[in-house]
Amino acid sequence: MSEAHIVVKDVNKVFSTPGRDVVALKDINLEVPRGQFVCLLGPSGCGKSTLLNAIAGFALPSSGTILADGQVVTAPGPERGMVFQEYALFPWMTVEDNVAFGLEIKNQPKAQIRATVDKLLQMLSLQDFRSRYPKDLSGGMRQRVAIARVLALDSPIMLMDEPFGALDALTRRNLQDELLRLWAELKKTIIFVTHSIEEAIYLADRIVVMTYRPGTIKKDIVVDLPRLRDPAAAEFNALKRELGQLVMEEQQRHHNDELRMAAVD
Ligand SMILES: Nc1ncnc2c1ncn2[C@@H]1O[C@H](COP(=O)(O)OP(=O)(O)OP(=O)(O)O)[C@@H](O)[C@H]1O
Repeated sequence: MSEAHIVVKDVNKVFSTPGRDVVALKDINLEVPRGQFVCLLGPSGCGKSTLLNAIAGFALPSSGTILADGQVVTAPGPERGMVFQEYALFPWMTVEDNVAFGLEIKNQPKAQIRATVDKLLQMLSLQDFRSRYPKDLSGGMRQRVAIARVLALDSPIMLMDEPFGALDALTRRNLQDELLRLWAELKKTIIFVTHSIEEAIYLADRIVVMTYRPGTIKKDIVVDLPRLRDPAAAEFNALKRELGQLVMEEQQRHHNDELRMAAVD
């Protein structure tokens, strides 16, 4: 199918706060083809989460349109699964009940739920943890459960908001590899928010760099390095330098803005 899987057209988002309006997104236009892995990259406050939440349907734009799977986004929908940084698991449910939850509210037959849950626990190496509660799991394991829970819904689009931001480096790399494997196998369209340049280069087909206030698209870069990518490779590092420069300019604007605000107070 040639039609883009996600279309963001002329999107603006303004938050009205006492004293001033914050233009979180300004004139955002983005088309994401089916199966593409896109990272939204930028420093804190440049509108990455705002854009992701708009695509998810949690907080709609002030103006403009978003289409997912050809449908205008007006609310969250089953074709868009969301994974948050905070694992968003139900603490009173075991791992397997957390994964089964979305299927149970869809009223699927018990045997079918069981088969899907078994497959996902296997896929994410969670079989031995099925009866545990979230509090008894490491951060990495909890995030695996969160991913399994979203995969259970079989959404063709996965929206991920800094899902590995709270993990240590080794666990993070493991989960990045796992995610790349799942993405290749299940052919999902992924929009992944991060402020880590290395993470964006390691994962993405395409990196969309955003500016700080107003949030606009500063640069849209195709990453055509072969996977699995080697962060020590010269091409990886050349791209890292280029992106570093772009992100640093926005970080500086953020910093200057904070200084200005502090002076006003
Ligand atoms: N509910 C809100 N009310 C007022 N301003 C908001 C609200 N949500 C976000 N903002 C502002 O909108 C801008 C974009 O925020 P957003 O959280 O999307 O940025 P981000 O790039 O995801 O940053 P982070 O990585 O810190 O989450 C910021 O300047 C933020 O302060």
